[in-house]
Amino acid sequence: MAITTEDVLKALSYVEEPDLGKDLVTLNMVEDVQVDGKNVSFTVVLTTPACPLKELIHNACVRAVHTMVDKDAEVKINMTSRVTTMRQNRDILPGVKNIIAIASGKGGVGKSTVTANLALALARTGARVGLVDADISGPSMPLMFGVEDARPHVFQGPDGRNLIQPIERYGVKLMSIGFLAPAESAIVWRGPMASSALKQFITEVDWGELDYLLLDMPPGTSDIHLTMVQTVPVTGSLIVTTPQKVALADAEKGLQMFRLPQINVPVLGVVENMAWFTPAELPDNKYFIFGEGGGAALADKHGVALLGQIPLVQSIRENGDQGTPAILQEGTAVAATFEQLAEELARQVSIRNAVAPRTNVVQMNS
Ligand SMILES: Nc1ncnc2c1ncn2[C@@H]1O[C@H](COP(=O)(O)OP(=O)(O)OP(=O)(O)O)[C@@H](O)[C@H]1O
Repeated sequence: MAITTEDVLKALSYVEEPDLGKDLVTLNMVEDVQVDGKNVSFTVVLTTPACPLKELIHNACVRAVHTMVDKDAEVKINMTSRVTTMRQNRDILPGVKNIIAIASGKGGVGKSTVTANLALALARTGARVGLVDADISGPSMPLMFGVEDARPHVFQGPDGRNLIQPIERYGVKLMSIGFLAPAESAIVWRGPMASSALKQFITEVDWGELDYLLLDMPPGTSDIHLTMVQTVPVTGSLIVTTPQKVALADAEKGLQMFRLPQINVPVLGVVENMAWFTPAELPDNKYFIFGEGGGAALADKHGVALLGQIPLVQSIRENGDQGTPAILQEGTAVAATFEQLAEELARQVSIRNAVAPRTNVVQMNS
C-alpha cells in the first residue's frame, strides 16, 4: 500500500520529546512531510539549537516510521531548531521571545561573569541574544565586553519616539548604565532614578528580534528586582551562587523572592560558580576552597536543576578584566563548561515554555 503523509504523521505522534513529555506532532515539531514512493522526508524542529537529545529523537523517528508505516521506507530527516516562547501579549519588546533574569543573593559571586559568558555561549549556538546590565550601582558589562568607551546612538523610531541603539559586541546586543554615565557617577543612579533608567533600557532600546534577553540583576533583593518583573514578563530566573554557606543563604533568599506569590517567576535553575580550584600543574586535583556540594544542595532543596558548576580559574578573571570573556578561548575546558551551561539553560527554557503558564508582567496593587 502506498505511504501517505497521514501515515507518517500518525507514526510520529508516537515519538515523545523526553524533556517535554509530549509527542512531536502535538508539540508542532514536525514540518514539511513529503512522501515519494518509499522515500519519506520531514523536518523536526527542536526547541533549542544544541539539543542534547537530537540523535535520540532522530533515531526514534526513523524507528517509528519503519515499525508503523513501512520497514523498507527510506527516511530522511532534517533536524533544525527554533527557540520557543510562551509570550503572547507582545506590547512590550514585541520581538523578544524569552527574558531571563540572572540573580544572586550575595555580591561578588560571579553573577556578571557567568551572565557575560552565558550570553556569548547562547549566541554561539546561533541564538539571537541581548543583555541588559541591570546592576545599576556597579555596571560591569562595558568592561567585561571591552566596550567601556562605547556610547550608544539615539535615533528616531518609526513612531517618532527616540530609540537607543544597543552596542553590539561578539554577536550580543548590550545595554548598560555604564554607557550613559561614567563609572564614578554610577552611585547617583539609585532609587526611583535607577528604576526609571532601567525601564528605559527595556522599553526604549531597539532590541529587534531576540531569542533571549538576559538581565544581569543587582545582587540581593531590591526595588530593582521588583521594577524588572513589573516592567517585562520575565520567562524565568537563574540563581548564581558559590558553594560558601553565606552565599548560599543569600542565594536562597533570592530564589524565594522569585517564588513569592506576587512575583511568581519560575526559577530555571542554580549555577554554582567557583565550585572548586584546579591548579594548572595538578590538573587532576580539585580543591573545594568555598566548600563542596552547596549548589546541588540548594537546587535539590527547592526542586530545581543545578545547571552547571564553574570552577575557579585564573583565566576567567583575567579574560573578564581584559574584555574578552573566557568562552572566547575556543577548545578550552572553561569554554566547554560555559557551552554546556548554555545548553542546559536553553533546555530549561524550552521545558518551561512547554509546561508552565504564560508569563505576564507582575501587577502590584500598591
Ligand atoms: N569562576 C571564576 N574564576 C575566577 N574568577 C572569577 C570567576 N567568577 C568570577 N570571577 C571574578 O570574581 C570577581 C567578581 O565577579 P563578578 O563581577 O562577575 O561578580 P558579581 O556577582 O556580578 O559581582 P557584583 O555583586 O559586584 O555584581 C571578578 O573579578 C571576576 O573576574
